[in-house]
This record gives sequence, C-alpha cells and structure tokens, in this order.
Amino acid sequence: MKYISTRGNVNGIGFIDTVLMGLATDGGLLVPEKIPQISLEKLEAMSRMSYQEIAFEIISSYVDGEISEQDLKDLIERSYSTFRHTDITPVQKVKDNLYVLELFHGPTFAFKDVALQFLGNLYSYIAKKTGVTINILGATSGDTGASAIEGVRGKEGIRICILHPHGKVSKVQELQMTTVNDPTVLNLAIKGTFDDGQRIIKEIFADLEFKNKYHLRAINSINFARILAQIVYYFYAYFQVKKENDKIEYVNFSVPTGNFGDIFAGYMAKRMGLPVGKLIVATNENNILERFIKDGVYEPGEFRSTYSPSMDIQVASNFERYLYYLLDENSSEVQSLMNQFKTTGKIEVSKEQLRLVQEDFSAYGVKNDECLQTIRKYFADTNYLLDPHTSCGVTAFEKCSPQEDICVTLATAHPAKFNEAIELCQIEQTFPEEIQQLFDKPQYLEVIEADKDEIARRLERHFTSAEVNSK
Ligand SMILES: N[C@@H](CCOP(=O)(O)O)C(=O)O
Repeated sequence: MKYISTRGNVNGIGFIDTVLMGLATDGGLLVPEKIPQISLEKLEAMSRMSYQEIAFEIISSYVDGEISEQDLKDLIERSYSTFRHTDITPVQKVKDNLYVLELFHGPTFAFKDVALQFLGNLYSYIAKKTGVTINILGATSGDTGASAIEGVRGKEGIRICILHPHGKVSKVQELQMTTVNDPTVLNLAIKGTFDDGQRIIKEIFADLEFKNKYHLRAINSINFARILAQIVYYFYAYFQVKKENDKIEYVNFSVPTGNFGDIFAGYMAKRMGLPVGKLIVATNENNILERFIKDGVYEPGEFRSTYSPSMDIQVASNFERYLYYLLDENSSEVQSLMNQFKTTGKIEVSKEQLRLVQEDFSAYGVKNDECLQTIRKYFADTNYLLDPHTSCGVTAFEKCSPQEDICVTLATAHPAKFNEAIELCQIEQTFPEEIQQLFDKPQYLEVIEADKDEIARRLERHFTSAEVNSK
C-alpha cells in the first residue's frame, strides 16, 4: 500500500512516511493509491468481531505490514483501553429508525479521541523507533485540541502546540486544553477564527525548511491516520444495527460536519464495500458544505458563532480528498481547482459531477434555534440528551433520511462539553467528575495575534525548549 498526494507531486510513500508528512509537501492531502476492498465474506466475519478486532482488520489493510501484527495489536489495545465503555463506541436506539453512535466515551468526551488516542500512541511508537523528537502543531475549533493533547501528554519525545480561536470555544473545551500544566504543551489562543488558525498552520507546514528543521507533525485530519481510525466505527455501527435489523440492505449515516474528516471516513468505508446508503452532511449556520452538496458551488460565506462551535468552520480541509475522488483521481484537475479556489475563493462543479455528489450525499444546515429545539424535543420525547453537534446531526436525519431507512447519527460529543447550550434549553445535567474538576484548575495559555510570523517565532521557542519528556 502506497500513498499519493491529491495534487500529484508526492507518490509512492509508505504508511509511516504518510503519517509523518501530514500535509503533503506539494500542499495536497495524502490518500492511498488504492482503496482496500472488503469482501462480503470478510464483512460477515467482521460482524462477529470486537471493536478492537475490527480496528485491526481495517487499519492493517492500510498499514500493509509496515508495523508488525503484534505491535499494531498492542497499539490498538492501548489506544482503546482508555475508553470508559467496553464497546468503545456503543450504538443506542433512540427511536424506530434512528440509532445514535456514541463516540464520546474517550478521555476528552469527543469523537476525536477515537483517532487521537491511536495517533498519539502511533507517534510515540515512531518516536521510540527513530529516536527523533516529534513536534506536533495543530489547530482546533474546540475538540481536536484537548483530544490531541490528551493523546500525547507525558509521552516520551513529543511536544505539542495547539492553536484555538480565542473566546470561540466552549468553556469546558477551553478548560480541557488549557488546564494541562506541562512544559511540553503550548496553547495559543489566536485573535481570529478557526479558519485563520487552520490557514496559518497549513502555511507553516508548507514552509518545508521550517517543517523539516523542527520535525513538525500534524494531528488534524489532514493526517490520513485520523481518517483511517475513524473508518472503523462506521463498520462497527453498521454491524450493531444489522444485528437488530437483519433484513436491511444498507444504513444511512448523519454526520455533524465541520472539517469534512469524519464524513469523509464514512465515504471511505462506503468505497471499501460497507453497505452505506446516504451520507448526510449536517452543518450548522456555517453551511459551505450544505451549499456545495445542494448547488455544486463551494464558496465560504460569512463566519457565524453558533451553539455547535466545533463546526464553526468555513473551509473544510478534507473537501480536497473528496474532490480527488469526485474528479476520478485526476490530480492535475484537483491542482487546478485548488489554485482556482486560492485566487477566486470559489469552486464550481459540473451538473454531472453534482449528480455524482448527490448520489452519495445529502445535506442540511441547521439554524441555531432549530439546534436547541431538537435538543429539547428529544429530551422530552426520549429522555436522550443530545449535545448541540449531535442535535445538528439528528435534525439533518429528520430532514434528509427517508422514513423507511435506518439512519445512524454520529454523537460526536458529550453534552457536558456544551453546558451553555444545554442550560439555554433549561435542562439540568450532572457533569462527569473528569469535567467538574476542571473548573478549579489554573489555566495555561497565551493570547496571540493570528499572524503567521509571530506564531512561527513562538513555535521556534517551544520546539527548541529543553523540555521534553524522557523515560
Ligand atoms: N472540529 C475540529 C476542527 C479541526 O478538525 P480536524 O478534524 O481536522 O482536527 C475541532 O473540534 O477542533
């Protein structure tokens, strides 16, 4: 299994180099040369496996022997031993045709833990094997940051810096990131939006001299390992639902979407042979992806702060990976559309391409009020408390999934992370102990201009500090 860039100028690299490269050196995103196919017999066998066993089957088909079988099994075991639920990502039936895939049982109560516990352990494994320090740079709209820090903190030979938009994440999200008192962890609160942070880190990664000098590594979903670990739970969820509904031929998935990584993992699962019907893109009022799926025009709108801050994103990183497949793996066309996006701020696909988009996806952009209404309605009717992101997913399920289909909505975070929104719904909730205790801790963060050069200077200091954990 080799990996290539969506823009065509990186070819034939292996899995570990793909993880280390993160953003491709030509500015594109790395994808496998061929998507592994899962046969019907294999699917049947996998339906009886545990989460960890399914993870091994999927991940090993992409790692292709670069990590020994035993080491990979150990990495997977270690990564999911931190989860509070024995099923790792349990599936709950909420009503007749709606299941919720609970992805928030990891250490930071968000779906990001599923991939970042794994990626943290993988980085640690690589750091030990190569003896080279790993300096991680990431941007977050709220959930990735805490989860990435939790995935690597205390691990030998790793430093991390996370950029978050100052004042634009929930209080619990901010506390989760900034109460970590560890000299290898740096939190920069930028005066800007998540899109500013994501653009700046991509510019820094594109400066190859800087990237190589400081061994910069990515933890965002630009890193293919993130997508890979997220493919697993689509398989797991399908098998759980199929057990209860043996006649179904496919399942729809409704996915709260910001950076397009989570739903892109679902698209990969479908391409691998999982019987997925529609992939429903649930956005909030930052609805670039909804507009693209409905009209074929990809063009950022005005930034809005919403009750689902993790999805307050205009430019979705993984859109480029999808574009690559939509354009029939034609990297020069991807390159030219991405250039066009850079100069005009807009991409428009043909009618035939839009038809293909709509074969796989439907979309709904949830208004702020609707998000709260759905939380109230489901709590009153089913006693199930949705977080605001999952509420967008459930609202989109109601709008887009036909009554006769079964749909799994991805529950991407625990409601306790977004108590501001839950309080507006006049619903009382008890905080899990791990979240409650954050309120008494001091915070460690630096507020900084959203300026690439200033941030790069701060990174140089952090990534050359003597502080790095050792055995
Ligand atoms: N929604 C994310 C934004 C970053 O996305 P990623 O999947 O590329 O890490 C967040 O909560 O930080």
